[in-house]
Amino acid sequence: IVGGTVSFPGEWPWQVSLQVNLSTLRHFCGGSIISNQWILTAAHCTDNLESPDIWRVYSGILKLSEINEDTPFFKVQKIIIHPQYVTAETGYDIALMKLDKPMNFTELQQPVCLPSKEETNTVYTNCWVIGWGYTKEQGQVEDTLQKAQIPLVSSEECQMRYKQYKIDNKTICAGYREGGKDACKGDSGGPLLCKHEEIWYVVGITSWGEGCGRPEQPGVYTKVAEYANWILEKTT
Ligand SMILES: COC(=O)Nc1ccc2c(c1)CCCCCCC[C@H](NC(=O)/C=C/c1cc(Cl)ccc1-n1cnnn1)c1nc-2c(Cl)[nH]1
Repeated sequence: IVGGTVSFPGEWPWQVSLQVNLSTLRHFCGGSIISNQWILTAAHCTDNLESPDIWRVYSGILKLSEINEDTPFFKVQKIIIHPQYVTAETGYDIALMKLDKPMNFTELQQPVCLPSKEETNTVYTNCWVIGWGYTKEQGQVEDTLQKAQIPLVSSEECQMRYKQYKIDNKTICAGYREGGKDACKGDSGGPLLCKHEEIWYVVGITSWGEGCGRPEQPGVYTKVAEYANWILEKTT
């Protein structure tokens, strides 16, 4: 996260670190707990890593340094990638990971609400992006989970900023015209959260952008409300 601040314990209890255990164990992507057995993330996170066996889901974590070989994690039983996904920039950047066993909810690990399809016309005015990603384009992952409040940007403005891409109604953009606050490398798969009538919703999934926090280059997120039916179909 560029231009963010540290989060405190229990502030974002649905945020997970998705780690890959190949030769080393490392943070790969963010993800959101949406039920006791399902994690919502970005499809691009599993590019060339579609085997569930290499993934580890760390929940209830604030600092990545809390994670070591003795830290408990959930194994992944199944990965469901949207059938129309090809690349982040062409959309459908959404995936589900089924945990090998249901998790118990606690103060530090519990689900975030999904927006409903009807909510695609809700005006969100209190939105935050969170993650352990870089704080600048040439950076490194942050130890403590970061947060930044970022305003949503209209599709029309977003399309204007990304002339060489198709920004459709299944994506949502967020950023300041002057830049300065944004997601960055290592944040993808995590949530863009909006608080509406005292309830937090995962309105977006961190997907892509041109650089991090650059002026007039907002972040592009998968619009979760547009996939409400798909998510329910796959998880119930
Ligand atoms: C110590 O462990 C680590 O350093 N881990 C570790 C650390 C970092 C990474 C990995 C591992 C690789 C994940 C591969 C799959 C994921 C590949 C793409 C992914 N993108 C993003 O997270 C965000 C993009 C992004 C999103 C928005 Cl909304 C706006 C601007 C964005 N950016 C534009 N330019 N940079 N960001 C990424 N993630 C990383 C990189 Cl490197 N790129």
